[in-house]
Amino acid sequence: MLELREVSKSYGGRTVLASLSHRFAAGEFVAIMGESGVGKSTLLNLIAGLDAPDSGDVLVDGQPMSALDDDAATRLRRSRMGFIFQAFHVLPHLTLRQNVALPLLLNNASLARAGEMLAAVGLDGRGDDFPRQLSGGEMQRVAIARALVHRPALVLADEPTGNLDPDTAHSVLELLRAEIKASGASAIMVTHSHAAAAKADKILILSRAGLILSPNGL
Ligand SMILES: Nc1ncnc2c1ncn2[C@@H]1O[C@H](COP(=O)(O)OP(=O)(O)OP(=O)(O)O)[C@@H](O)[C@H]1O
Repeated sequence: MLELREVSKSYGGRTVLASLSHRFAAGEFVAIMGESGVGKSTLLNLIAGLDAPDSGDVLVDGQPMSALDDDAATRLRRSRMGFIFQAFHVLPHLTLRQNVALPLLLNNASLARAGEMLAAVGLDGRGDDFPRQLSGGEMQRVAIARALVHRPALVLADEPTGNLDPDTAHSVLELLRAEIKASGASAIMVTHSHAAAAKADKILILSRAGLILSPNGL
């Protein structure tokens, strides 16, 4: 469902990703780990279509992203992807229900599922609350509900439990995994946390050599 084909990306003459190829299987939850600065977030941004490779291509369902104009890329992102990124954090001036409903609104879909998703992440009855009334773990659960509400085929998460205590991180990741598996979505999670990565089906290490399956699971 997702393929990287000889993807390269440089910043100011410094090569971050060099001819990276990888095929992600449908329905798989993959963690990507690797040293700081190796290009994990860069890769996630390229997959999200938030940035473009210098050469090579990202293919979604066999469709090269480079063949899409901005509008088509935006539509693809909105309908087929869900994001748990710091940059797309829960919006403070919207209620929890409005936050979760946002992807539905952008896809002209019925908003009814927003309440269902809030209930699914354990926030039933909190729909009229505002983000400032939430704990960090509750906020991440809202982000998960929003990322999954429109049944995306691909969920992208960048350090989804970075600022949470270990117990809360554990329950947030259990929830993320359960929701991904229930919906049959594929997911790619960038993380430095071995505990978080252990929740995935497989762990890939990004290095100068490319994306390589972690031999011993961690
Ligand atoms: N917009 C940009 N402009 C210039 N350089 C950038 C840009 N984005 C990333 N870089 C550089 O590309 C390299 C890879 O950054 P990236 O954030 O992808 O790494 P990472 O593996 O996610 O690191 P970390 O684990 O520390 O978050 C870094 O050297 C970074 O400084």
